Amino acid sequence: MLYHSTRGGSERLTFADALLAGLAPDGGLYMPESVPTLSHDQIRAMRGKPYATVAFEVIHPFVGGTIDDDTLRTIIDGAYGTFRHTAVTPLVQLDERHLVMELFHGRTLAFKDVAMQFLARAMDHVLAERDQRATIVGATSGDTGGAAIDAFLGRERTDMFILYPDGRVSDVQRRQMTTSADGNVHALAIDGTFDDCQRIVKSMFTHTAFREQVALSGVNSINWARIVAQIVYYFTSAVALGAPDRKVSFCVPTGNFGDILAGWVAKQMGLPIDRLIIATNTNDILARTLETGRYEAADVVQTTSPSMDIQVSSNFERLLHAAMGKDSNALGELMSSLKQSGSFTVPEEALEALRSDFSAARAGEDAVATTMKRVLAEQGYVLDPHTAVGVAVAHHVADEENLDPSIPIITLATAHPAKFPAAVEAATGVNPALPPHLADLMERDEHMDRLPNDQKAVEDFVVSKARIAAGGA
Ligand SMILES: Cc1ncc(COP(=O)(O)O)c(C=O)c1O
Ligand SMILES: N[C@@H](CCOP(=O)(O)O)C(=O)O
Repeated sequence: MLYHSTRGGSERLTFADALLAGLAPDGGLYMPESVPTLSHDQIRAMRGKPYATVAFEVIHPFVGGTIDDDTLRTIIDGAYGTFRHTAVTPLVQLDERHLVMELFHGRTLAFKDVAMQFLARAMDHVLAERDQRATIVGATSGDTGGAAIDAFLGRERTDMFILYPDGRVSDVQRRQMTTSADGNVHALAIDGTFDDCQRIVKSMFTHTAFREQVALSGVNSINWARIVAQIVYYFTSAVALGAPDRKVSFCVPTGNFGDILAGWVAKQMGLPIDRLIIATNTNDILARTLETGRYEAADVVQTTSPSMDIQVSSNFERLLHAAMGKDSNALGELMSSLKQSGSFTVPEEALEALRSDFSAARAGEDAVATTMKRVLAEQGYVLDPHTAVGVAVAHHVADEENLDPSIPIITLATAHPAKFPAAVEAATGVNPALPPHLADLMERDEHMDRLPNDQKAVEDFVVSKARIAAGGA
C-alpha cells in the first residue's frame, strides 16, 4: 500500500512515511494508490465485535505492514482504552429514523480524540523505531488543538505548536490548549481566522528549508492517518443497524471535510452507505458548491459552532482528485485558481460524481438554536451546536430530497455540549457540566503566545523553541 500526492508529485510513500510527512512537499494531500475493499461477509462479521477489533480490521490494510500487527493492536487498544464509554462511539436513537453517534467520549470531548489518540501513538512508535524527533505544527478552529495536545502529552520525541484564531474559539476550547502542563507544547493565538492559521501551516510544508530544519509533521486531517482512524466508526455504527444487509445514511457537521471524507472512503471500501449529507453552518461554501458547481470562498462569519467556521476545506481536494479521475494537472489548476482568485468551478462530470454520493445543506443560527431546543423538549437530549447543525440539516435533506424513510440517518455528534455552554444555555436553558477530569479547567493557569497572521513570524517562533532546531536528539 503506497501513497501519492493529489498534486501529482512523483514520490510514493509507505503509510509510516506518509504519517510523518503530513502534507506532500508539492502542497498536495496524500492518497492511497487504491482503496482496500471489504466483502459483505467481512463487514457482517464485525457485528457485536469490540470497537478496537473493528478498528484493527479497518486500519490494518491501510498500514500495509509498516507497523507490525502486534504493535498496531497495542496502539489501537491504548487509543480506545482512553474513552469513557465502552462502546467508544455509541449510538443514541432520537426518533424512528434519526440517530446520533456520540463521538465525544474521549478525553477532550470532541470527535478529534478518536483519531488523535491513534495518531499520537502511531507517530510515537514510528519515531522511536527510527530514533527520530519531529516538530508538529497544527491549525485549529478549536477542537483539533486540544485533542492533539492531550494525545501527545509527555511524548518526548515531539514538540507541538498549535495555531488557533484569537478570540474565535470557546473558553473551554482555548483552555484545553493553554493549560497544558507540558513544556513542549505551545499554544499560538493568531490574529486571524482558522483559514489564516491553516494557510500558514500548509505553506510551511512547501517551504523546504523550514520543513527540513525542524522535521515538520502535521496532525490535522491533511494527515491521511487521521482519516483512516475516522473511517472506523462508520463501520461500527452501520453494522449495529444491520449493514451490510441494510443501507444507512450519515449526516456530518462539516468544516475541513475530513470527517465526511472518511465516510466516503468507508463507502469505497464496500460499506453500503446511501447518502452522505454535508451539514454546514452559516459558512456554507460546501453547500453552495454542490448546488452551483462554484467553489467560492467568502468572509468567515463567527457562529455558535466555531469549529465549523471554515471556508477552505482542505480535504475537499482529496474528493475532487477522485471525482476528476485522479487528473492531478487539472486539479492543480483548480487549486491555483483558488489561491489566486479565491474560487474555481468544479468540472461538470466531477460535480455529477459528487452529487451521486453527497447531499448538502446549511443550517443558519436560528435553525441551530431551534433544533437544540426542540430536541431537548421532544427527546430530552442536549445537543452541542455543531451536532445541532447536523440534526437540523438531516431533517431538512430527508424532507427536501424525499429520502427513503426506511433508511436510518445517523448524524455525527462531533462535540460534547459542555464545550459550548454559552450557546447551549442560550438555546435551551441548560448549563451542561464538564466531566470530572476537566472540572477544574476554568481555574487552571493559562499560557499562550500571541503572534501576527504572518508565516515568517510563526516560523521564526517555531525555530526558536523547537528542540530539534537547536540540535536536540
Ligand atoms: C465539533 C466539530 N464538529 C465538526 C467539525 C468539522 O469536521 P471536519 O473538519 O472534519 O469537516 C469540527 C472540526 O473539524 C469540529 O470540531
Ligand atoms: N474543526 C477543526 C479544524 C481543523 O480540522 P482538522 O480535522 O483538519 O484537524 C478544529 O476544531 O480544529
